[in-house]
Amino acid sequence: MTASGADLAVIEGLMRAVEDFPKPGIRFWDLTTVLADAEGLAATTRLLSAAAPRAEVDVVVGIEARGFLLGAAVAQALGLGIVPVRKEGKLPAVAASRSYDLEYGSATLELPTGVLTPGTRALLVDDVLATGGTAAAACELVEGCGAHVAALAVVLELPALAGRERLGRRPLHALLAR
Ligand SMILES: O=P(O)(O)OC[C@H]1O[C@H](OP(=O)(O)OP(=O)(O)O)[C@H](O)[C@@H]1O
Ligand SMILES: Nc1ncnc2[nH]cnc12
Repeated sequence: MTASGADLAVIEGLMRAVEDFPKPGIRFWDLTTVLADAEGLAATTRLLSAAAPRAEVDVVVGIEARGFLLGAAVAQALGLGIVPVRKEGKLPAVAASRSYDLEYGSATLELPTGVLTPGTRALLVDDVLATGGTAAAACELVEGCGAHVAALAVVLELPALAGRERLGRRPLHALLAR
């Protein structure tokens, strides 16, 4: 088995599905058991970081809330800083907002002022890509201030929900699909 194959096996062995959360009919993929495990966090960080050769990315953007945990680990591994894209009402200084729908509701994301400048190359990090509403909104916020989405890295893609199609030509790196 390759090193990355071994890392994937660690992640697959630790993640779990929870039925009917947060609503009936939703199979929720829970990565808390991956992140709570030292090997699980290390394997996830290695594989997500591989989505971005250092020379092609200037900053990591983490999407609230699970993308904060993963994004900070990836930023540290790549020697970069991290910018949080937050849910509505959490940031003291907001550059722009975007509302969107996701698998089990709707929400608004906000980008802080003064942290992304035109031309900055960003690696966006989150745990799950489902409908792609969250990721598309985050990409639009980043691009709205002139920065560039170098890639989006997620642990898990749910292909049945076609989130990849919402991203257009932006590069997506998904470690696993379910
Ligand atoms: O592709 P989508 O259909 O948009 O769904 C994916 C998003 O849903 C989850 O976040 P959630 O909004 O539940 O927020 P949380 O991380 O704050 O719990 C997940 O962490 C992604 O950000
Ligand atoms: N089924 C799911 N599991 C985990 N996170 C999600 N975000 C949106 N849909 C999800």
